[in-house]
Amino acid sequence: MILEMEGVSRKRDGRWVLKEIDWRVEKGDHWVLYGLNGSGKTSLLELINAYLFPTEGTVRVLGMEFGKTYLAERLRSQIGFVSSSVAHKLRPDDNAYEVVLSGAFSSIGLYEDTTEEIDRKGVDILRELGCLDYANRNFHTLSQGERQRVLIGRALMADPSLLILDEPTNGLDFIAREELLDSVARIARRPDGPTILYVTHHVEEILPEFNKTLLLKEGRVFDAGHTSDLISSECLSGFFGLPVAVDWQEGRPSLTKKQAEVSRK
Ligand SMILES: Nc1ncnc2c1ncn2[C@@H]1O[C@H](COP(=O)(O)OP(=O)(O)OP(=O)(O)O)[C@@H](O)[C@H]1O
Repeated sequence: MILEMEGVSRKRDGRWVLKEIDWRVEKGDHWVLYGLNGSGKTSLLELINAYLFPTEGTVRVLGMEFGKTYLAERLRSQIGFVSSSVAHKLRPDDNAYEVVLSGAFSSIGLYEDTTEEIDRKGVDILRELGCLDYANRNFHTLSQGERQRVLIGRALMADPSLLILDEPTNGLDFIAREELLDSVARIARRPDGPTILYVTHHVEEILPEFNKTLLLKEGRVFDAGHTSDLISSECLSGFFGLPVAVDWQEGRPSLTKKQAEVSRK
């Protein structure tokens, strides 16, 4: 079991931002977390990373139950987390290789001596993600697409059991987005790889490897289950409260708003 939430609700500033969440993530599945702005996705991720605690209900992540003992540091070392907030915290002078290596210690910046094994692993990861060409460049001089790959590399250094990718294609053009998604698909197909939780606003980013989806609406689970069942015209029309059409091509969905039908009596 990777993750289990039972009856989880969370209040912020006196308002419920998550309500009665039941969710189980098993090893072997890869999940999409899909929701509109303000639906509670970030709050849900903060619960998983133990930056936030439930007001009600129980959260178990990687076998650790929150609230029993303070396990946040140990837990976070087993979760690879890629988000814009991580990128903002990085030290300005570190090069791409150093950023990746720092993932071995779950640290921002490289303060500890690395071993030959860690160095080699860092190079292997840079190669796997196609980052070797810019390994020596300062992280902050890299393009958005290059940075995202480096951050994924950093997250992989600690061999996480769970890899959370929070809107990783933000700011990427079509080619950079597809290249990044190819890398994510390769990670998802690794037999010994991490369970992926991919957070997005865009159904177009849902890869065939993401077999499960959670639709989050106004802090509640609208539906959760097989991606092919949920990412359908019928289900998403209900989710948005307006008629939409989902079209699948090459195992990838796209979404269009349907025009209102006009007819004469
Ligand atoms: N620190 C906070 N204090 C109070 N309310 C908050 C806080 N952070 C988020 N919220 C509220 O919680 C609700 C859910 O926000 P959250 O950021 O979790 O949604 P989201 O799905 O990640 O949105 P987006 O896609 O826009 O990033 C929103 O109504 C938001 O205003």
